[in-house]
Amino acid sequence: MGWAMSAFNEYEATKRLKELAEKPIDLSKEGALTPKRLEQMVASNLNLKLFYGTERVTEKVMDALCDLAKEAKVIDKMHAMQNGEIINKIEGYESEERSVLHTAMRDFFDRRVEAEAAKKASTEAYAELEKLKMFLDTIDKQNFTDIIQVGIGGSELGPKAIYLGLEAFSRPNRRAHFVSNVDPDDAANVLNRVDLGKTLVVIVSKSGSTLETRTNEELVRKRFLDVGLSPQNHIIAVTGKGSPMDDPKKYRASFYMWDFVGGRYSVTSMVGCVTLAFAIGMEKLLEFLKGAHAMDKVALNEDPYQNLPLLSALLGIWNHNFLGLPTTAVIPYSQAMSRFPAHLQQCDMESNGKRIDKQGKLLDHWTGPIIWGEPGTNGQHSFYQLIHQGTIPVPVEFVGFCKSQRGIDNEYEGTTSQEKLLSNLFAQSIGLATGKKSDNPNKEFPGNRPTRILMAKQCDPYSIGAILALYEHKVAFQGFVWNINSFDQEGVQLGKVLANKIISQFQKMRKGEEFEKDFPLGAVYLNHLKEF
Ligand SMILES: O=P(O)(O)OC[C@H]1O[C@](O)(CO)[C@@H](O)[C@@H]1O
Repeated sequence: MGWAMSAFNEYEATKRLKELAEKPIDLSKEGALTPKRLEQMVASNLNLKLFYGTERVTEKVMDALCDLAKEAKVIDKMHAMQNGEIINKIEGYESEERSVLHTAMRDFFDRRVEAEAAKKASTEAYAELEKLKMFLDTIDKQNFTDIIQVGIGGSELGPKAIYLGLEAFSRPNRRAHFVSNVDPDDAANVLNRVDLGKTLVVIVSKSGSTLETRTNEELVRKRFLDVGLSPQNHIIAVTGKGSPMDDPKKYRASFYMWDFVGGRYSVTSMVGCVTLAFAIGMEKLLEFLKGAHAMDKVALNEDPYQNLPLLSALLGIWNHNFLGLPTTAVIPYSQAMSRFPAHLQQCDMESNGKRIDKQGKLLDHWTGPIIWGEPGTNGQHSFYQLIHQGTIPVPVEFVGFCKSQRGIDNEYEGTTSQEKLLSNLFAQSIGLATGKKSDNPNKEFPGNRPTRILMAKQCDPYSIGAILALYEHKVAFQGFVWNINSFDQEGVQLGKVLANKIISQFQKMRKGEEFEKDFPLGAVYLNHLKEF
């Protein structure tokens, strides 16, 4: 691997942005943040509004960012992705060589992508959805009340984030639970709170070989047997065609996904749909898929101001690559969206946590930011001290909803809870921009800390589908600009290989056999275990 000037650093727009970043706007200066500026810097799609006047951008910066998108041909690359071209690859090196077609999992409402690969994928996805409808019709005739999804990474994070986001829309007496960690207490806690006789279990693993999921499946199967129930009547599978889990006789039903849908992009495939449909019903699941599909079409819009995923991606690149801010906080002012930042950690960091470009060259610039976040207002009582007065400015992507989901509220001291929630959201964004001068350095707020606010009317199936897809495409657009492969995850392999070495040592240690020489580093820890 040799060093060479990356495509990103060769763009004319990059050179202009570097110059502009030498003297960026200071939002804390008197008169910098005005109502006029806030009014002008609003973009909207699908009844979502993105307020970006509290970002440290000027018209010149925005123009250069739009030119960067053009130079990087990001819309052509988005078309290529949605058409099913083989974009998951590293030229000149062994790599996955796959298409990336999570958009096909929801492309059956209106415009269908005509390209053969995409059309075939959406046809197959629709067939799985039809199969799911029929399966749930049989389930509805029995008294199942709970579903446990067993899976990890993309087989849990996204499905759980969206389930919690839409739990308010659940059918009566329908609950979902999630088991992911190989920590046996994770499964035990869930198994202890359901009536197994009324519980379905969906084992989700695209590869069908993930150790945590295989281990948890066996633990769950044993639990059903221990209470005299047949696992066959309760356990269903979601896996890749031909995976080790593709064994329909082992399961009550099997649903499929394909290698062209990455785990972290698989919420709208059967990976998320089985549990979501069980909990909220097919009608609301289809609303969720419609929202995602609508955003897929928005993502093809050439004009960044009419393309919220692209606009978000460009603002993030400005903060990260040009203002030099290493992390990004995603803070939903919605308790229902409490696990959405965790999903985005995988979606963004497993996609763009890369150090080489698509030609295998080491990069001379930053790629994916560190993503983190918790709901507001809770974060205000936790990490906002650092966000306001710390030494590392943190760009914040706020997500807010005008209305609560359940409509249960109370007027206290002249405002409702929802109004108090929104007041805090808007105040934080303004305060982080303007700051507050003080003669007492301990009470001074530097301000000039970039944020933006994505607003929707309500955290409902359609809006959440649109927001999910917005972030999927934001990640993809950033990868397109950086010329990296956002769709494989070689970085997770080394840990698995070393863990398997130590697992083998555990096996020998249990049998009283010599194990130190196999992996001396691991042996040190194992030998210390005996001393506890
Ligand atoms: O669905 P599977 O194949 O069990 O994989 C689970 C997760 O493990 C990874 O392969 C590696 O973390 C993720 O990309 C994936 O979402």
